[in-house]
Amino acid sequence: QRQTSDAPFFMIPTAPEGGANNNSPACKIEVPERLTVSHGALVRNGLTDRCICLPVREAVDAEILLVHSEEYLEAVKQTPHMTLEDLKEFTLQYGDVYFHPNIYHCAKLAVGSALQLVDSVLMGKVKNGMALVRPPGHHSMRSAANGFCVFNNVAIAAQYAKQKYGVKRILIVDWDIHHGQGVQYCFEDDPSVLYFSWHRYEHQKFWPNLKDSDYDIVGKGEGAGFNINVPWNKVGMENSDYLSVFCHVLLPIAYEFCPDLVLVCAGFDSAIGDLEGEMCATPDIFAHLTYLLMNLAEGKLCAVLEGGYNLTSLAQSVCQTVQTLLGDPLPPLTNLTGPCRSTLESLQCVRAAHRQHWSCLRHAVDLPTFEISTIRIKSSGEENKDEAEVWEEQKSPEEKIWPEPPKRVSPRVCSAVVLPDGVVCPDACERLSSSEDLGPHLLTLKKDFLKDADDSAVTALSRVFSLIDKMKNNEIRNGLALVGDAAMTMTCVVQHVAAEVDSRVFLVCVGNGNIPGHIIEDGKTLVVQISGEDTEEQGSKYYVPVCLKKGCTDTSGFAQAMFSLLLPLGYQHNPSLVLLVRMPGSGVCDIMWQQLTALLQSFAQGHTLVLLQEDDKACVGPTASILLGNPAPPLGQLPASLKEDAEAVERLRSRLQADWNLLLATAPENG
Ligand SMILES: CC(O)(O)NCCCCNCCCN
Ligand SMILES: [Zn+2]
Repeated sequence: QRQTSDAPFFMIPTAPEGGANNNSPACKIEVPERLTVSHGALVRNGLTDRCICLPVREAVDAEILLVHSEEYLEAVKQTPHMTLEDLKEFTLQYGDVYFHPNIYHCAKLAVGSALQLVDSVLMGKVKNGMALVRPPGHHSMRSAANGFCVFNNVAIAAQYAKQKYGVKRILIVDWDIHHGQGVQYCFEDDPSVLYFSWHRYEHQKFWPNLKDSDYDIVGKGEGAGFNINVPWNKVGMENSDYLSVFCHVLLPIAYEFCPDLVLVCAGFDSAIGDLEGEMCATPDIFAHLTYLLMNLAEGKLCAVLEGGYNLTSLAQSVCQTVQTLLGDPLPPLTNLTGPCRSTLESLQCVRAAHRQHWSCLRHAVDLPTFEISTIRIKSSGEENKDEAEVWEEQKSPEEKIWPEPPKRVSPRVCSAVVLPDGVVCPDACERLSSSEDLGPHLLTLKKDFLKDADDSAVTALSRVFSLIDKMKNNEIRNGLALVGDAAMTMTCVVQHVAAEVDSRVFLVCVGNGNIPGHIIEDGKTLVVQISGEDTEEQGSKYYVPVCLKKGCTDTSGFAQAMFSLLLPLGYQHNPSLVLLVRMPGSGVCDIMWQQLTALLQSFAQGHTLVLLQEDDKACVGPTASILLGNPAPPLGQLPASLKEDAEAVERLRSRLQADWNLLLATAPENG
């Protein structure tokens, strides 16, 4: 209740596994403690108090039959009455799944919980939420249980949302480390459901060893292009690898698709410490992955737990996800060393496979369709299976350690504003009082910055400096200033901040206007300027001029620059302050501006200072709404960007990627 975004979640009574008599094949890793430690961590971090806890219910037959066959449902219905012998017999017909007399009840509760969450979000009772459920769902198929899954919780939730609410387009993001083949099969010919999954694959050597999990499986018939598989052919993937897939594959396509609802198969076995995944991404990455999806579908996001078997990283990852759903500032992601070669191969192959289906990829640099070193096992016969099994047995993962995710403290004030006297302060914003002592800055301002400026400019600038001080002390999260001269204010702000020791500014300048040279050469300020001016030749490592043929009015070109340039650069620069400047006459549309303002809050723990020129007074409200944590409205389904714009962005990326390797999306030619 106390949060603008209530993020509910549920608990379901956990089935006591067949531990009773130890000859029952109880699963060793999909254990009840997964939910108790996750819930315990949410309580310990004060997050349950900030959520509303929705009631759970059992799914009814009709809901389960949205995905599963009658015969399968009938068969599962028998399991509560089976002896342990019968249960073992029953289990053998499926792969890697364990049946317990109580699992049918729990599986119905897991589906019912996911549907309760979908109801609450689509009826507008809550903004978003997370369902902590067991058993998981994304492997279960129309007539088969698989991989600890009985009913496909998320696939049923998607069909339910379409049937009951007429939702047109649903994005399912599956960040579990296993391929949710059950979801893929359910929607492979359905263009209204875009399924994205990354998964440990190792050239088909990893479970479930399916050729269907590879990057070239893009969906069928009407559904071609609406199934995205990103195979991880190596273990040890890190935060950089995950972010580069979001920036260069998922986000551009997701924004082009423009979903009305986002469902997440939130499996956390893709986090460090999990012996199934053997990856090295840290729990705080899920804070960012969640946030990057929250400006789609106007924030309507339902996360449903899938896997995650290291109880420590699972609990931390769940807390990181829920904290982001609650609107808390994002933690800084440090030492992003860029994607590894194997990731670049996968990126390149996925983008090549989907080029014909998505206009955001159409002009991507000619992706050579080189044969990646895929030693594909022929359709896995038994002998190959043994080979795969043997392969898995060989690994002996060493114990991983990682730092506790940093605390994410919300400042007392979210948004503070500096406005000329006549301009109304937007609701929920705090106006920097005019009595604000101008003392400390006034003298330096007069001397250093504004020799001949009039007093009102000096006063405004001193208040802007006060906003920055308050952000530095984390008294406020972000700030907005309506000033007489945005360009001059921008220059003074950068100089003022760059003078501090460990400050790094990410300056995003929208619209024409020249950026003074000295700003760029300080090595602490990274400038991205998106405009219609052709200033390409002036580019340098720290100055990235994006020139759009039709200027900032071109939403597609702007969006492309945002994902494939601005996001990777911002993550790698890891600024302490984001300065977003809207130059007069930029032509950028309000929704694009709002999307940009929202995305930039991924950096600097949300410390964004927005500068608007006085005659852009009409932008104060829409900008403040985003700074306060409201989701940005949808851009609509994006058409292809101009070929010359896409090529210009590609030229920029290839010029810059030596210095900023998060920009990379293709494997270098050489060996
Ligand atoms: C929900 C989930 O995606 O985490 N389920 C993972 C199931 C993993 C099964 N492993 C079988 C290994 C056989 N040697
Ligand atoms: Zn998994």
